[in-house]
Amino acid sequence: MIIVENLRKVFGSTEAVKGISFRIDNGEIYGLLGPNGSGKSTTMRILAGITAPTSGKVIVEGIDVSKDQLRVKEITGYVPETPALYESLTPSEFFSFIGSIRRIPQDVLEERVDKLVKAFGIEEYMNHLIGTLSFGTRQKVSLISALLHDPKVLILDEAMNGLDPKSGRIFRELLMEFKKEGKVIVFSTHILALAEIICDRIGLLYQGRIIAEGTVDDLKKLAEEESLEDVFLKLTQAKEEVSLLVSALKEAL
Ligand SMILES: Nc1ncnc2c1ncn2[C@@H]1O[C@H](COP(=O)(O)OP(=O)(O)OP(=O)(O)O)[C@@H](O)[C@H]1O
Repeated sequence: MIIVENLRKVFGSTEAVKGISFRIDNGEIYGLLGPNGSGKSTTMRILAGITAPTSGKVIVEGIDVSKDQLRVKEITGYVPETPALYESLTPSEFFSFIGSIRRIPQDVLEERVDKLVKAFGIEEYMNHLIGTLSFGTRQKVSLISALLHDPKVLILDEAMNGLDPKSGRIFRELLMEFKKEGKVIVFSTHILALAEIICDRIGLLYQGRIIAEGTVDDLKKLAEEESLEDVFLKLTQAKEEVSLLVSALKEAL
């Protein structure tokens, strides 16, 4: 379970997260949605034990992130928006490296690497330098590396970016398995159709605050809109702006 209470994060003069609260149960996929700069990645980095909160309480599977970031990192698989991979290693070397720092027994590591590499179809790239791989293949390497220690918590920041339809489907099926196992999953995306299919509940962030929370149906009722895209645009006050901008564009073209 993840418990977030009154979380704030300040960077210099920027208040990126302005006192947000939410809870995520085991076996639940919670979508963090919001416009660019609304605080999704900052929140996710705090949940993953990477960035310290300025104030507020964040408890991840009973661990207070302000007291034990290391333990949070141990039980969490984090896929950052921009993967930080070692360009001069091959995926094979990178996975061995992850296995050693995560202290995963060799036989367990080999079995997991084998299954995940086959599932995402990157066998042929295992001995190529990561720096030479395509965007989507690098994303698959990042995803696999986050799953190798069988984490209880998954923090997935736009993790499906660049995945082709087959890998996207495989990843979605994997997420459903993880749900059954009772993992806690936090998922951000700008692809609202994907959020609609995957997320059990959604927290809509706008300018560092959660302005709406609930199932997709709850949000549609709340905003009196038919699609999640219209809900998003209405609640983030972008709907009228979009029509004005589109009219201006049409006139200009
Ligand atoms: N390390 C940092 N130093 C200073 N400001 C930061 C830092 N990280 C984030 N910010 C600021 O915090 C705000 C929220 O950024 P964040 O990356 O969390 O947004 P986001 O919702 O993930 O955006 P996007 O959809 O574009 O990925 C932005 O104003 C951003 O410039």
